[in-house]
Formats: sequence, structure tokens, C-alpha cells
Amino acid sequence: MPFTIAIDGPAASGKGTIARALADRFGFGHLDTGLLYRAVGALGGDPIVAARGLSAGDLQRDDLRTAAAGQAASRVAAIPEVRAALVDFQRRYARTEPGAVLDGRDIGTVICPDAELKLYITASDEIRARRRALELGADESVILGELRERDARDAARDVAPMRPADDAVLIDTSALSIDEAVELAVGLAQKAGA
Ligand SMILES: Nc1ncnc2c1ncn2[C@@H]1O[C@H](COP(=O)(O)OP(=O)(O)O)[C@@H](O)[C@H]1O
Ligand SMILES: Nc1ccn([C@@H]2O[C@H](COP(=O)(O)OP(=O)(O)O)[C@@H](O)[C@H]2O)c(=O)n1
Repeated sequence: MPFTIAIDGPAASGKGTIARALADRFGFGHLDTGLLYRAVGALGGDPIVAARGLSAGDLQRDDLRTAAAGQAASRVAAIPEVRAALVDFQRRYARTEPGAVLDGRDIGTVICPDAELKLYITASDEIRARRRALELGADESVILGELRERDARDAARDVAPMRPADDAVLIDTSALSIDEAVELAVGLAQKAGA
């Protein structure tokens, strides 16, 4: 049986950084599920049609990491049919041997409710905005507004809202370096049997 690690949390909290490091450490696959929604948003046209026809090539676009792509992703992510079209691919990925790390918003609650380990990564709004602004070379106050708007939409939607699973371990990375956050997660994964 593959070992599944589900990582959720708000924008730019450090999910992907921790997910990639865990995948490296344990030889697991890593799926950044946010990329699926970003690609659907970036494709334009009818998002339901885009989600149903999504291909590997669509995930390779170089414009998926922008703030605009994040906003478009969060709008299409509130459409139930878009989410439904992406469920099977994510669940199949979660069965990768010997294990898989998936990061997103609804991995522990909807996609992989039986994951062996669930993490919910947070950090203060200001720190998340500073880190993302640095990453994108963008204005911190503009990014702060963008993250808050997106988090509010993601948490308020009716279908698969962003929230920690009841059995998720919460990690606040506000005062942690990348190495400290990764070591904490690695320790939890080892304890869970990875
Ligand atoms: N603990 C940390 N300390 C400092 N910077 C961090 C930390 N974790 C992540 N980062 C940086 O913050 C940005 C957002 O992290 P990322 O892992 O992409 O977040 P998410 O996947 O939640 O959107 C990246 O530039 C990353 O290098
Ligand atoms: N499992 C997921 C992953 C992302 N998303 C949506 O996709 C958007 C972009 O996700 P992301 O993980 O790439 O965003 P960041 O946290 O990297 O900024 C989110 O704001 C959500 O609206 C989702 O609804 N469910």
C-alpha cells in the first residue's frame, strides 16, 4: 500500500516547499494540485470543458505562477464541476508507489481523507505576503491584498472549502526557517511510518 501525505493550507504558507522536501527525502512522488486549477484558469474559455480536457502539457505553461493565475485559479476552483473533473487524476496519483505527497486545499478533507499523514501549513498573512512578493519580485502590499482575497474565497466556497481535516497536524511556519519547517515535517512523517 502506498504511503500518502496530504498537505493543505492557505496561499504561500510553505506547502509546496515542505511537500517537495518530503517527496525528496522519502523517494515519493509530489503533485502540486494548485497547478491543475491554475492551468484550468489560464486556459480560458469554459472552465468545465478545460478541466475535463486538461493535459500534461497544460501544466507546463510558464505563466501559471503569477498572481493573476492564482486569482483565476481560485475563481474556477469554486465551480463544483471543475473540481469533480480533477478528482480521479489526483486520487490515482495518490496511489503512486511507494508513496505520494499532494499539496492543495482539500487533500486531507476530500481527495485523500485516508492519508497516513495530514499537515495543515499556515503562516501570518504578512509573512506569507513578504515571502511571495520576494519570490515574484512584486509589491508586498499588492500581494497581501491578493492572498487575503484568494484565501477568503477558498475558505468560503460551498464545495471543498479550504480547512484543516480534523486529524491534521497544524504547522505555523511564521517563525520557522525552511530547514526547520522541513525537519518538523520529516519527523512527523517518520513517526507516521513513512
Ligand atoms: N519557512 C520558510 N521560511 C522562509 N521562506 C519560506 C518558508 N517556507 C516557504 N518559504 C518561501 O515562501 C514562498 C512560498 O512558499 P511555497 O512553498 O511556494 O508556498 P505554497 O506552496 O504554500 O504556496 C517561497 O518563495 C518559499 O521559498
Ligand atoms: N487542492 C486545491 C489546490 C488549489 N486550489 C485552488 O487553486 C488556487 C491556487 O492554488 P496554489 O496551491 O497553486 O496557490 P499557492 O498556495 O501556491 O499560492 C487556490 O487559491 C485555490 O483556489 C484548490 O481549490 N484546491
